[in-house]
Amino acid sequence: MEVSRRVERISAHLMPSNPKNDNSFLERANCRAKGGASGFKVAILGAAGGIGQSLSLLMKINPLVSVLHLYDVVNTPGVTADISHMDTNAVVRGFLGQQQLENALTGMDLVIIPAGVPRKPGMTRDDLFKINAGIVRTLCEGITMYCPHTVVNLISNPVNSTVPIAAEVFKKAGTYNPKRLLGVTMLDVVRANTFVAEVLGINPIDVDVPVIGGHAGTTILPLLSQVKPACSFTAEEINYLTNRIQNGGTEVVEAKAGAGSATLSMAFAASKFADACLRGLRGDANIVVCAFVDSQVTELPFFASKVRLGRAGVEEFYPLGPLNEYERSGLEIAKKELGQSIAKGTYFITKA
Ligand SMILES: NC(=O)c1ccc[n+]([C@@H]2O[C@H](COP(=O)([O-])OP(=O)(O)OC[C@H]3O[C@@H](n4cnc5c(N)ncnc54)[C@H](O)[C@@H]3O)[C@@H](O)[C@H]2O)c1
Ligand SMILES: O=C(O)C[C@H](O)C(=O)O
Repeated sequence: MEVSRRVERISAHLMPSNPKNDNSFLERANCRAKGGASGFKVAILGAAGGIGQSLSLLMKINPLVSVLHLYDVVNTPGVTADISHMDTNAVVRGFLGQQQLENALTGMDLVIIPAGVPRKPGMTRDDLFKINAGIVRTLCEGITMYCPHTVVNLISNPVNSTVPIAAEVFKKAGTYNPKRLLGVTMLDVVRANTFVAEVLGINPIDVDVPVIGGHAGTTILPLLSQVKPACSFTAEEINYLTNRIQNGGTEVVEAKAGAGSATLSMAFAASKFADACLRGLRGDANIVVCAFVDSQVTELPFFASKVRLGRAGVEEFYPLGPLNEYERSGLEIAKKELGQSIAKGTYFITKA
């Protein structure tokens, strides 16, 4: 049973105004609201986690969302009850545990996946592979069965491997649509915009930095020669910015000192990214984001670069544009590591 319904029934029976438990008063299920009439249906898998909770809140205030499904293996009743009291349009329903995955996923237009363990100081994202690969596989198997045509936003690390895992699970089930599987690298762009704005002394809202490659260390490649508004940097500024953008995740992991990785800025980035996907699905023009997707922009099967989103998902790939010497050499380094991470993810499914 959906968690929200269960909570509603339980609270009805606990109400002091109904000592006879005779069901003679109004329950939530009898209310006139229908909900979900127009707008998109969005599910968050891992909704009770650090990213999941803030992201759930941000999606609840997104006017494009009419139904919001919150799924996790723990704590969704509390998160759902809490968020469902916000006076915005989306109807919120909670789902707890594998047996409720089918109801959580059925009918969803967009599924966002932040499920999985985060890093602690001293770990690389690849150290999370052992646990998160299996979590992503299970959730993606659910998607193949219950909402095979949905758009997927994959956040769980290591993104450079989890996206290939998802692709292989979908291929195995015959449901793979490369246009609808997107690895979320938006936090790298959000960080890059912030740090560049800081250096330039301008508002980050006015800055656009393309970040290509992948989402780990040297695979994160900011193209500082293509920053908008057009500007130039000293060699020191380029070194500082590239380093800070590539290690932004580690900066947060170390500051949190064992209490996890970026959750608040990530929820913000994921919500921006999901909103772009929904506006694309609605048919809005010129929705351009950086995303880690099935790609022919380089010789690698997956690559993060600028893409245009539309009703089909990823509808157009933009070329990388002119790179300077510093960026060309960064790209070679990035591709080497990225190729290995992609192969590791692919093999995790194909070996079975
Ligand atoms: N792509 C990015 O830019 C980016 C940024 C930050 C974090 N992350 C990654 O996101 C993931 C989550 O981070 P967090 O800080 O929210 O972690 P967290 O531990 O706070 O939350 C993870 C949630 O996933 C849930 N979960 C575990 N197994 C599950 C399953 N099988 N089905 C559904 N839910 C399940 C947990 O119960 C928990 O609530 C991590 O892998 C982290 O590395 C990615
Ligand atoms: O650094 C991490 O482990 C989390 C995330 O990938 C990030 O970039 O913040």
